[in-house]
Amino acid sequence: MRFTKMHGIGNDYVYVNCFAEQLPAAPETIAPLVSDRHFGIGGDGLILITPSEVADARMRMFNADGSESEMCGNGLRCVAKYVFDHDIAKKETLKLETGAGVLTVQIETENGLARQVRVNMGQPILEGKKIPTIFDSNPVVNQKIEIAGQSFDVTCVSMGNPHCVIFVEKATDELVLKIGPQIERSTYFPSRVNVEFVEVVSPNEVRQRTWERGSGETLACGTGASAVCVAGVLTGRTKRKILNHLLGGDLQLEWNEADNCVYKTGGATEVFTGEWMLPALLP
Ligand SMILES: N[C@@H](CCC[C@H](N)C(=O)O)C(=O)O
Repeated sequence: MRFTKMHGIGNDYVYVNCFAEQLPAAPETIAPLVSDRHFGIGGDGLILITPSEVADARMRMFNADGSESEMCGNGLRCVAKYVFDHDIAKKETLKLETGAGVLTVQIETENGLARQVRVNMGQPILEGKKIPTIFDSNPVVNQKIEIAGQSFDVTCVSMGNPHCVIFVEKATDELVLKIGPQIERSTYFPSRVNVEFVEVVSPNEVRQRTWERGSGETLACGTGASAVCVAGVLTGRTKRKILNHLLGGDLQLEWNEADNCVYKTGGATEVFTGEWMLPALLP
């Protein structure tokens, strides 16, 4: 199976161009195998770039555990770069189909290649039941949850996929690696959840670490950064335009007042291409 390894500020996936390639097995089976950093290619999951009936291309995203997510913010910038650089659609404004609908991306080029990508991530979903959470409120802001005998104030946002944002003094390993997975699988979130631990630097700047549903801690999460931008405004901590420092790099975010959409800007990088040789492991 031919693949391309790409990352968006360190959130790395194995990408397959399904305009040209047929998968040797179901993506749910392939994702854990290729994601393995010792026995596979290595990555946070698998992303398929497929033809679309309603857009220039479609993204399907699978976490390292094989579960499919509706959306991937860093993945979508890389899909845009791939579609542009590999001539699937040579347009600086692209329409890309995702599980969260058709999204528009703007590409900024350098020497004829996509360098920076601005994504209209769409409008956040704030209704508790739709995110989904067990909470009835709309929005779910500073809601108390109990995990491992501790109480946390959480603000929940869906950017097509569910996020639980917690503002903290310090995003420690204890919080991200011990509490993160317990929140992901807690009964508060019927579809599991991505968890963001956020330090506010100033009203214009935050630092984020993410425990991702289905993949564990990653160096960055684009939908998570978008959810953090919304949660910062909802809790009165930050302005509508922020710079978010993630472990793998920075993203610029804006929750636009006029159209209620979140705009996310950041880089996308192609690392290498290769051929995966392990169909013998497949059932
Ligand atoms: N890293 C991604 C999000 C990937 C999906 C997530 N783990 C989920 O299950 O919803 C991003 O950049 O948004």
